[in-house]
Amino acid sequence: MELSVSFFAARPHSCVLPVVPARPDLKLRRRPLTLRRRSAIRAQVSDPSRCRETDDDGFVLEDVPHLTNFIPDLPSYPNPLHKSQAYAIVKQTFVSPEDVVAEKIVVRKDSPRGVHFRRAGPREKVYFKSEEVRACVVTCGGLCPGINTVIREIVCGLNYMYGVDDILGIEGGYRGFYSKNTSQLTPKVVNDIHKRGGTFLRTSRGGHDTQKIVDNIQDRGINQVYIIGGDGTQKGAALIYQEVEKRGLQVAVAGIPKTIDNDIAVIDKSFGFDTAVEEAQRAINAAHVEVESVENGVGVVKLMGRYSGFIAMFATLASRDVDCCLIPESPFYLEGKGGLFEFVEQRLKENGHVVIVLAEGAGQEYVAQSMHTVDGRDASGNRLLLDVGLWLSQQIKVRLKHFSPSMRCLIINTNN
Ligand SMILES: Nc1ncnc2c1ncn2[C@@H]1O[C@H](COP(=O)(O)OP(=O)(O)O)[C@@H](O)[C@H]1O
Ligand SMILES: O=P(O)(O)OC[C@H]1O[C@](O)(COP(=O)(O)O)[C@@H](O)[C@@H]1O
Repeated sequence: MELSVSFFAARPHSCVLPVVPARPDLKLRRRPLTLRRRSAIRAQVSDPSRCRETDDDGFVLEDVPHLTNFIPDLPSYPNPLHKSQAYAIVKQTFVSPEDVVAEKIVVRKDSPRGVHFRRAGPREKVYFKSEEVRACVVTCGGLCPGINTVIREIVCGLNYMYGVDDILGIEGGYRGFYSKNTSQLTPKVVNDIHKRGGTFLRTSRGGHDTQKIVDNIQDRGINQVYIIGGDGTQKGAALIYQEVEKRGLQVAVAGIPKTIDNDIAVIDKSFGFDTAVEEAQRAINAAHVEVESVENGVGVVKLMGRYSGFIAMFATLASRDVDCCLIPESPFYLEGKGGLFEFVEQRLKENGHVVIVLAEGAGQEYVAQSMHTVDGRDASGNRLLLDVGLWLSQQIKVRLKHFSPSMRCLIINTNN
């Protein structure tokens, strides 16, 4: 997915905020936390109205909007989890609305308290009566392992834990709101979907038309919208929420962040990342087996990661068979002392084979220079990347021909 500044784990103050949280009970308070005067310390958020802070200790709350922001007298109800046998006996089932999570865990004694985010989890009060909920689920953008599990959990959680019976599946991404029929989702319908790959609801790029989508939400009487997708999807979700607010509709919009890359700062781990790392290791293993079996074998394994190298890095660390890992965050060069060619030659001399892992977005500037290609985009406007794996293996073959004419260079592309 294309990453905006506010998404990047590597950048300060980065985060992905659900437009409203992804659970029906997870609502934001109308009253802010301890809200005092603004100070010079400011969180870099795309929407400054979400950012609140104190002047004395630099506490910043980067908040998410709530229905009560624009429907002030919205009644609330006890959370149905109160009645659940499984939950009622558990102490601290509910998350206090005062709870926040600090963006940074490493701080200094005298540093400002810094940016905080609202803690997710069930609240004691909810703002919908279960029997009045008509929820919908949509998946947009790129795929990621685990999407079906998330769909299943939304449906089963809403039904079993919150007593919601009316849940619609929107098919084929955002455009499905206005161009496709919906299907009814029940625990029975989604029972086995977590065993399949892809998305049970299908997905698409492009096709985000805010007016048409919100018209449709209104026409169908939907009042909870669960949107699973990457940064593009979440930008679309934010627009939907803004339109809902403009129209004064009692519709909760929950963005559920999906990224295979695990490049979101404020969550422990994005779903699908572990599977991607595991699969990546299989590819690395295959490359290692191949290059070990020939004379001067060079394996180039291209993994996912347009702008972040977490998959490549974690798979490299786990595999122990990788000699070099190239990621977009860390520039590299080919020629001269400390360059990649020197390293490859050295490893071939020492070990007789080399395995290089490449994140898809690494070295794009070199490939662009040598290929003179036009800037391609997908239907959502994301830049199409050039094939760095193919390019690098060609470069190595040409440049190291003198070293070993019998050198074999193998490319494994895992992302297409
Ligand atoms: N800036 C944006 N505003 C509104 N909708 C967007 C925006 N960017 C992307 N979208 C929509 O979000 C959906 C998914 O976006 P895409 O970039 O393809 O995938 P991802 O969500 O995985 O990043 C598409 O339907 C696209 O039209
Ligand atoms: O070929 P596609 O479908 O554009 O996807 C490839 C790219 O999508 C990503 O996996 C990011 O997608 P998500 O973060 O939305 O999962 C990149 O790292 C990867 O290189």
